[in-house]
Amino acid sequence: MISRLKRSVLAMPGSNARALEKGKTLAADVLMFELEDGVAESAKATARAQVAAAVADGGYGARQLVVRVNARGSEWYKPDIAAIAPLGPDGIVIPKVNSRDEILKAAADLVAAGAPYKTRLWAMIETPRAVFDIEKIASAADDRASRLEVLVLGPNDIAKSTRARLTPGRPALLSWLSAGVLAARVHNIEIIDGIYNDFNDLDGLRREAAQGRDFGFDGKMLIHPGQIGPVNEIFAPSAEEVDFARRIIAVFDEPENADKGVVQIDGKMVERLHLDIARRTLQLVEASG
Ligand SMILES: CC(C)(COP(=O)(O)OP(=O)(O)OC[C@H]1O[C@@H](n2cnc3c(N)ncnc32)[C@H](O)[C@@H]1OP(=O)(O)O)[C@@H](O)C(=O)NCCC(=O)NCCSC(=O)C[C@H](O)C(=O)O
Ligand SMILES: [Mg+2]
Repeated sequence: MISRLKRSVLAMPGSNARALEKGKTLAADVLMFELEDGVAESAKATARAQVAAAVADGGYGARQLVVRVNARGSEWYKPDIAAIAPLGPDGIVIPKVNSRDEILKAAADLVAAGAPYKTRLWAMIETPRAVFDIEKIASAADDRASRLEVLVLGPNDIAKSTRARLTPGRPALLSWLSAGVLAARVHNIEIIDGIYNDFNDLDGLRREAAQGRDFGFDGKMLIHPGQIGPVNEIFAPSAEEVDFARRIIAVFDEPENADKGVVQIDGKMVERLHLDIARRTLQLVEASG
C-alpha cells in the first residue's frame, strides 16, 4: 500500500506569517514549517509561536504538516519540541541527524513532550557522518518506537561540510543519492530528495527532480511555491506509464495467461514483477487524485 503522497515538500520559514497563510492555498503534498536555518536567531521565538499557532489552528486541508525544529543539542531544540510536539503535527523533522541513537532519543523526547502516536519523525541527512552511516540511521525504523518514517537529504549542508559542489547533474552526490534510496528501501521508509536553490530556473528544477525520481526518491523538498507544480507532475506517473500499466494488468487478467510468468507486450518482456509495478503505478494515480 502507498502511504500518503509526499511528492512536494515545501519549506516555509516560521517567521514569515504571510507564507504560513499562503500555504493554505498551495498544492504541496506536505508543508514543512521551518524553525531551523531558514529562521534568524533573533526571530526564533516569534517563528516558534507562529508555527505553533498555525498547527493548532489548522485550515490546511489534506496537506500534511511537518515542523523542522532546531538541531538536538542547540539551545532552541527543547523549547521547539515542548511547543510543537503536543500539537500533533504529522511529523517533526530533526535536522543534522548523525546516528540511529539520536533518532531513538528524539522519539523519546516526543513521548516525553506528549506527542500523539500519529506524529512521525523525519531525519535530515546532511552531515558527512550521516551520509556515511545512512543505512544505520535508517535502521532505527526497524524499532517501531523510533517513529522514523522519512529521510530527507540536505544538499546545502552536505556541500558545506564535504566541500562538494552542487553542479548540474550532481555528479559529486550521485553515490550518496543512491545509498540513501537503498537505505530507505531496506528499512521500508520513504526518502525525499533535497532542495534546488535556483527557484527561478524551472528547467533546471525539472531535470533535477526527474533525476531524483529516476533514482527512486519519493518526492522533493522545495523552497518556493513556483516549484510545486513541476515537481508534482514529475513525481506522478505519465499518461504513457499509466496506459502501459493498465495493459499489463489486462494481459495478465486474460484466462490464457493465468499460468504464465512471462508475456510480451509490444515486443517487450513483461513478468509478474512488472504486474506489481503496474499496480503500484495505478495506486499512485489514485492517491494523487
Ligand atoms: C527564497 C525566498 C526567500 C524567496 O522569497 P520571495 O523573495 O518572497 O519570493 P517571491 O517574491 O518570488 O514570492 C512570491 C510569493 O510567494 C510567497 N512565497 C515565497 N516563498 C514561499 C514559501 N516557501 N512558502 C510560502 N509562500 C512563499 C511570497 O510570500 C510571495 O507571496 P505574495 O506576496 O502573496 O505574492 C522564499 O521563497 C523562502 O523563504 N523560501 C523558503 C526558505 C526556507 O524555508 N529555507 C529553509 C529550508 S531549505 C533547506 O532545508 C536546506 C537544507 O537544510 C540543506 O541543507 O540543503
Ligand atoms: Mg540543512
